[in-house]
Amino acid sequence: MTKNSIAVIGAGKWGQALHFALSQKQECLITSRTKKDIRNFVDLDTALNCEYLVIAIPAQQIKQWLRDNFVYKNQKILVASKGIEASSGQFLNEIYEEFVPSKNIGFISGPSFAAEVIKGLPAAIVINSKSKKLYNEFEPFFPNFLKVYYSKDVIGAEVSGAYKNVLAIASGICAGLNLGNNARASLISRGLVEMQRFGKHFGAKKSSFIGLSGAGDLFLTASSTLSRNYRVGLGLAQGKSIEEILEELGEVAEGVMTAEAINKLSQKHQIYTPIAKEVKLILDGKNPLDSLKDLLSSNQ
Ligand SMILES: NC(=O)C1=CN([C@@H]2O[C@H](COP(=O)(O)OP(=O)(O)OC[C@H]3O[C@@H](n4cnc5c(N)ncnc54)[C@H](O)[C@@H]3O)[C@@H](O)[C@H]2O)C=CC1
Ligand SMILES: O=C(CO)COP(=O)(O)O
Repeated sequence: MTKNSIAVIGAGKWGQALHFALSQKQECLITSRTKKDIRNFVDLDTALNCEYLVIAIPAQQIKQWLRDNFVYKNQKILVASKGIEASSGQFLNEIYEEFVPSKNIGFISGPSFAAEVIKGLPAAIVINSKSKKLYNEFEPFFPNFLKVYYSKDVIGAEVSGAYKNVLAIASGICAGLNLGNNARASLISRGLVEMQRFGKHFGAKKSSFIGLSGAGDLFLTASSTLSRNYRVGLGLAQGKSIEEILEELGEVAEGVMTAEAINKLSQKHQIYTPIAKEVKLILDGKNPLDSLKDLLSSNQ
């Protein structure tokens, strides 16, 4: 293993933005399934030899990717994905912990559109890890335009990052249906309560939901067309099928599969999650206007 070296795995939008950010102070390698014309692009074996890895592949693919490709050599890992595995309902920290000890795993959270990070625009993010030492080791790699906070609430960050994508879909639907600013603000703030309730069940701290990881990322994603998930919502409001929307998008929208994961977990653990439930029903074909009326009417 090459000491003090860092690599990004996954060269999609977020992987490339993180590679740009992490290349400001030192050399940062990058790799992905298909070769790309990016500075310091290397093969997977070279990347896996780095002491520090930032992994930015979609949540639904991570378990299989780890099984097929990952070789643990005491690397320290930052997970950049935001989602919950739909097939199992497993959180990403549970999946990673099958391959890497928890002291060597951290999660990036907070409001951070790749399109802005890659322009060097300022943002504040959080590294969430059971180990403060891991944060202390990763933090100096980040450029001055990113302020990096520490939290040990891994599950709080994970639930926030994943749940806000589902709420961004709901918010996009609300906006696409022209239901007004009041309705959308109501939906977002009830969504914040809903994701906090869900997270609490799994041991998340309340403070994570009112900080950068929760409210910060939710307000960002649920109010901007830069968000893929929000754009999925706009498409659903126009009556497009989810297949058509994802085809047009050409990038991952984690909220789609995460809505399924949340519904599975809510049913199993008897958690009240009405917005995630309606998003899943819309994805399965329910009329979006009926759904939003059901959600926002006083009979609910
Ligand atoms: N784009 C953004 O602004 C942000 C994205 N994220 C999260 O980062 C993750 C990745 O998102 P993006 O890079 O934006 O998506 P993207 O759709 O732009 O790229 C996904 C990347 O994953 C790779 N990939 C897909 N399946 C794979 C597999 N089976 N094995 C290996 N690699 C595979 C693709 O080749 C591609 O390079 C998602 O979980 C997303 O929620 C988090 C913060 C910001
Ligand atoms: O997580 C994000 C910003 O923090 C990106 O959101 P989208 O995946 O909806 O584009």
